[in-house]
Amino acid sequence: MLARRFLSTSRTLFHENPLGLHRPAVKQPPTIPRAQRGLPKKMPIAGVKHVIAVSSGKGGVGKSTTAVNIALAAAGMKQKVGILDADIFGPSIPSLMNLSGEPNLTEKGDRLIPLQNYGVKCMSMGFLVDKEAPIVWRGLMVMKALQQLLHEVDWGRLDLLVIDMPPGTGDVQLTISQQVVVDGAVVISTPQDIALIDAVKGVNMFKKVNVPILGMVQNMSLFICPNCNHESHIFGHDGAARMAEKMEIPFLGEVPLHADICKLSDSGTPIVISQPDGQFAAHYKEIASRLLDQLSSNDPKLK
Ligand SMILES: Nc1ncnc2c1ncn2[C@@H]1O[C@H](COP(=O)(O)OP(=O)(O)OP(=O)(O)O)[C@@H](O)[C@H]1O
Repeated sequence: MLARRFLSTSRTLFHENPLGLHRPAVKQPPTIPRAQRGLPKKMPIAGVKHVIAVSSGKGGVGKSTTAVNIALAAAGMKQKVGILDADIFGPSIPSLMNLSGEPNLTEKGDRLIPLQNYGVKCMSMGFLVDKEAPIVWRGLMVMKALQQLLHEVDWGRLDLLVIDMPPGTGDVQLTISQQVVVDGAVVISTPQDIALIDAVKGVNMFKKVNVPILGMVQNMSLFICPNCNHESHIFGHDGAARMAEKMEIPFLGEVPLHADICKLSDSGTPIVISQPDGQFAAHYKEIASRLLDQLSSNDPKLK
């Protein structure tokens, strides 16, 4: 109850004070500091050491599944990890992390306390609205909700916050990239051309807003038949790896397409938790370890 009331109070506040978004756009040369160009200052997320944005150009390529399994793999490497579900309209984290219920507020009533499962703290719009109610909001409302998810959550101390971005290159992605100090973005793509075209747009968006690209992950790279273990490249071969090479960004690894990954993740027991020593968890662990290595080059604590 409390958290929902929190959200609706902020709705009222928001309409009275709409974040200065109506300032006239003044085109300035890029050398002028952000604040002087009328752009909001990039803010760190309180208590969080590293923030990565997991994104995809297209929906349905396995971004949330990958984000969750990477986060869980990193948590297994003694990192304090959180997941922020930034998909306001289609939050998947509650199901994937098998969490439900409404977050409590801090004693002062000014911050949401994340829910936790498998040792990972989670915050999602899905905790704040009824599961089956559609979110029918205009852009400004979405932006306010996003601000709250970004800056009004009490994460405690985290080594890593994984932001599960909505697909595409819209308002939410831009806002996060421009207003939050993000260490880097991970772009998930399947190998087929149609997904890669959009993945390239995603990479270019992050480059444009000066968010480093930590790398690309190729999901559903190889289909392994659950009955006979026959392997086939139904979505093409190595498309994302080749694209990463062409764009001169790191290739972080690949994850095969397998019914177990789908079934277990969708039922709230991601494969890194349900089959921690299996071949599929190994792929996610490898990707997480490459990411932590990249982040550690700037942070002695993670070494
Ligand atoms: N490697 C994989 N093997 C089998 N199934 C997978 C794999 N990765 C993801 N899936 C399944 O594909 C479906 C879509 O995955 P997911 O929800 O993670 O995609 P998404 O890119 O986050 O989608 P959206 O952006 O629309 O929220 C889910 O049912 C998920 O279990």
